[in-house]
Amino acid sequence: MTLTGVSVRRRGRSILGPLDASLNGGGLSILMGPNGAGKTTLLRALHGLERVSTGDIHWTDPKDAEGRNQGFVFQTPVLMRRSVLDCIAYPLQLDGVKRAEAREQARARANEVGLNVNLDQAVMFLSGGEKQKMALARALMRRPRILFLDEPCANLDGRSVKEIEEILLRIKDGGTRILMSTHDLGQARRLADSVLFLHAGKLVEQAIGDDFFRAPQTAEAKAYLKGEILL
Ligand SMILES: Nc1ncnc2c1ncn2[C@@H]1O[C@H](COP(=O)(O)OP(=O)(O)OP(=O)(O)O)[C@@H](O)[C@H]1O
Repeated sequence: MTLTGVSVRRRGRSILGPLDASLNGGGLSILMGPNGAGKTTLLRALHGLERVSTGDIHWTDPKDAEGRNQGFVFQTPVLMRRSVLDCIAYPLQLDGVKRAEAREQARARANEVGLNVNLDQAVMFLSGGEKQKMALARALMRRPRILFLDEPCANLDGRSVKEIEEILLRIKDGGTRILMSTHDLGQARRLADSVLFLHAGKLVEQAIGDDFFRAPQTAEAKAYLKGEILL
């Protein structure tokens, strides 16, 4: 996809852009930048959840633009008053798949993401990390061509982070395009094929992952990677 002059304005102020970016080519792109940089807003705009005030998002393959071909894992999982299994199965039920079949597939996805809990219990009893895994399993139900993740590992312990990263790499190898925000520099280094570095709503730097970490080009990115506080 290609973004041209994309900006998002809310309450009279620009919270993102205008920005130009080419996100063609496959793989896993990491969105980085301090709090309020615009990472969530950009992911939401790409997924069609945020009204774009100016500019254009052009999808190279129109199929990618369809909501049902995209998955989104929110920073705070969206919970439903259902069992864990029915919650994961929900997207397929929306598509008209029979409940039993949807639940069977949901069980497989739960297994795939390492969600080893009683799947018949209510979602609200899950721990924070388990809820994140549940949200990932649900986002994978439609086998998305593009997967957006907004800090999916923020509440997870080391073992769960590793599990999720392994899943993401597997999904990527299966051909799914992944765009993900993270504050975890180690995770960004481990996963990034490319990096989009945002600061104050602007795309400050876009680079191949290895290049970005080895030789960041901008003062902002250099400071961020050194752990300095960007104002
Ligand atoms: N609906 C809204 N109305 C007004 N301002 C908003 C709205 N949504 C987000 N913002 C503002 O837009 C800016 C970008 O927010 P965004 O959540 O995209 O940043 P982020 O990079 O994801 O930050 P974080 O790392 O804290 O998650 C912030 O200053 C935020 O306060």
